[in-house]
Amino acid sequence: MFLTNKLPRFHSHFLIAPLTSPKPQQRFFLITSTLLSKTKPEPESSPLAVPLSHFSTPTTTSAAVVRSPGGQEQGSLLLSPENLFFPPETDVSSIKKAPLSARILKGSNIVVGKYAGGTVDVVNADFVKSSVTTEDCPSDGIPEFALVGRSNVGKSSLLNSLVRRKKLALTSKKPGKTQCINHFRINDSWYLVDLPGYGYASAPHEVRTDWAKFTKDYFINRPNLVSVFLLIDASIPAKKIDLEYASWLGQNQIPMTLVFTKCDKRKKKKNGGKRPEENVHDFQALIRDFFTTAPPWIMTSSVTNQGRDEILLHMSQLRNYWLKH
Ligand SMILES: Nc1nc2c(ncn2[C@@H]2O[C@H](COP(=O)(O)OP(=O)(O)OP(=O)(O)O)[C@@H](O)[C@H]2O)c(=O)[nH]1
Ligand SMILES: [Mg+2]
Repeated sequence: MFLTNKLPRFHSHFLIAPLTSPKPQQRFFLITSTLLSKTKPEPESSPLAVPLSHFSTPTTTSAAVVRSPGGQEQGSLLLSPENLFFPPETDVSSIKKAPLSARILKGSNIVVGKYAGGTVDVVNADFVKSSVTTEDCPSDGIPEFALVGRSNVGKSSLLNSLVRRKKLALTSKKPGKTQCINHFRINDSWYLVDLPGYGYASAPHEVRTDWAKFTKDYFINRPNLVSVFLLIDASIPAKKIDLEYASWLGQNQIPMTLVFTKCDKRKKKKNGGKRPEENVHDFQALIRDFFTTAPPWIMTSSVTNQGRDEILLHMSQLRNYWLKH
């Protein structure tokens, strides 16, 4: 099947009509389908059972309640079926009729579908190369996921948490540590990509402009990019630049998962500071109008490894679907 055929399902949560920039999607998917027919690797093995501890199940017939790792309910994150993310080929109507039947990844709105499984965990991870242009990136066509977000949001730390290595990707308290497109091969079959951060206020104007050009070119012209993971700091209120990025990805129909980072920073700050789940809730409200249906989102911490297994399972279902089509 051509990728263009699966677009309406895979991208169903994105805006239908772009508001501003020209829509590059046509080109993106034409390139994708051409390359796919040449280089598409074999799908991973059929789904395996995944430990139940990764899931929450809806506790009422009308809404799912997201639970914190400690088990207490986070009342502000009530999820109605309309706010859930259904992976491609999920029987949405049966879940809407019987929400209790849905398996939802903990701390997220992501329903587990039939493509979840295979080799979910990271068995090996190797740094492959740093690239400065999209053309320089590895050309073997295996599926990849890109981590993007503001400088210092925790992209490199999340990558290290996912691969269970402390220093595979270099991290720093100072923003601007990662400067290239860094490819890490996972289990010899897919890539995690660490990108430079945006919104680094002290960077010179031309560096900031170059960043936008360089990464946006990568998003649009990378045929094996399965999904962008847009990282948002859940310990602070929503930032305009993050909302703009979410909107840009939506307008350009680039598949996106929102990853809320630093959810371990739970102390309520003075002067009206909010808890992570309140910031997550507020962010959802602010982006609601950018999308026709809810994009997937997940709460994480690279300190406690909250969300690690759940992200890997989510990636497995996106990857397995991508490989099959
Ligand atoms: N408390 C807490 N701190 C975190 C978390 N993730 C990252 N940090 C800290 O945030 C800082 C920035 O982390 P990085 O992973 O280097 O951030 P980055 O997004 O890769 O930054 P750039 O490469 O500069 O764009 C470091 O001091 C990390 O220790 C988290 O989940 N919780
Ligand atoms: Mg980094």
